[in-house]
Amino acid sequence: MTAAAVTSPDAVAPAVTTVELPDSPGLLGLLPSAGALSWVRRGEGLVGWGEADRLEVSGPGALAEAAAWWADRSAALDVDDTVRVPGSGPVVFASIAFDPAAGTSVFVVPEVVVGRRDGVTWLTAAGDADPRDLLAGDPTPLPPAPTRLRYADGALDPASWCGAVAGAVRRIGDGDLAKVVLARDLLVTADVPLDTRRLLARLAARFPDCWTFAVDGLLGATPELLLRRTGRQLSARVLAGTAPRGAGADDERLAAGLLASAKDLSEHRLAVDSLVRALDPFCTALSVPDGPSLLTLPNVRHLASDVTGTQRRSGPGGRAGLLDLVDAVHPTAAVCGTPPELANALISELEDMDRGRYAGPVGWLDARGDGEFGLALRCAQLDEQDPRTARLFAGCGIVAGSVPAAELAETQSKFAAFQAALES
Ligand SMILES: C=C(O[C@H]1C=CC=C(C(=O)O)[C@@H]1O)C(=O)O
Repeated sequence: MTAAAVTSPDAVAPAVTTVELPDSPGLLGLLPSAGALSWVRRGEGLVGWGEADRLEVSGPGALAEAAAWWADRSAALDVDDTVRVPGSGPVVFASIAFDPAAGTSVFVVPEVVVGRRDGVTWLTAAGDADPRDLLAGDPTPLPPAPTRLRYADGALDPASWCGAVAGAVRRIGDGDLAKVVLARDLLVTADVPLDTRRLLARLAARFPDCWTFAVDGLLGATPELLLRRTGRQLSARVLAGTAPRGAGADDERLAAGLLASAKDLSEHRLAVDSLVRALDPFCTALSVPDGPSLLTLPNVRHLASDVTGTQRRSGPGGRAGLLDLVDAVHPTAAVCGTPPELANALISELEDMDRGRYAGPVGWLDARGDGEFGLALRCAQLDEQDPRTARLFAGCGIVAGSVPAAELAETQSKFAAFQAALES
């Protein structure tokens, strides 16, 4: 399949201005009801709205095409940026398909971006308007919260999904592969339209340690950082291996059990190894912890490894940009498996659904090449046609020894992240 792009070249604004803001409005509170763009953690990050430019792309070479598009577009802008930190000046938000060759990846350049980093807040505006005039906020009142939510099975009912997990465990036992990540979807219909602003605010309040993201109707709070690039410094937070939360002493027992679980440790190791293998050729140095630590969230606990590296001045294909690096590392074994080709084929065979942009890279990129991409997990795709409905996703790493009922329970704990935002 060849790459297909839908662009609106005439919409590119010639001027982009960034100014520092004297006060610190809550970022998510600035978002309008439609077209919200977000990448926020602990009150810092970026929000955006309006559309100065857009690229939709799929096919082999999709990310290389997107990188060339952003390089062209950002180079053509007349930029006045007095803040000059990662995320100031021109920015593009991106949500990349799990399989960029088959699915559609979306890149949106907002008309307005408000960012905060280390306590400094700025506003970037495309066009000639005075940036300060663009902060009026959305006068549309929040609609009432849903009072009724109806859930329905997605592609597979729970019993069929457990059958798929059992099938994967058999294939792993046959020696075909070491790990595969299997996901399922859940459909929700509310009695009123779902409001992005309310959902993002609730996700951010409940999951301050996660990145609350929204791009083109895909929103969630992800705990996993695929890759951050600041100058030549690279960092990632690899997650794989999960335990449920318990109460009191039971919670401590579950945490200790996760750190000692051979099954979860091997699942985690495969995810770390896949990132390191892909990143190593691009780096002069990579630092990988000896073993994982625990990341504790309200709904689950994960094994986590923070990996850091320094990018080579020149490497494979010259000086790689962030999208080249994302292309090289995705999909890691946190969302696909080992070896990736066999795992990908098994995912297509067993899941019976199109992942779309779930488990794909999501984040932002600026004109200097700095940016952050997480993996789109603990998320839902809002339905464009019917704003009362959404599709939630959750997946689990399957290795030798995985028990289908326990994996099903793990997906339920992961769904609970978005369900809490819908239900509270
Ligand atoms: C694929 C998902 O989680 C991944 C990230 C953290 C832990 C995982 C696990 O323990 O299976 C998964 O690899 C998901 O949340 O949908």
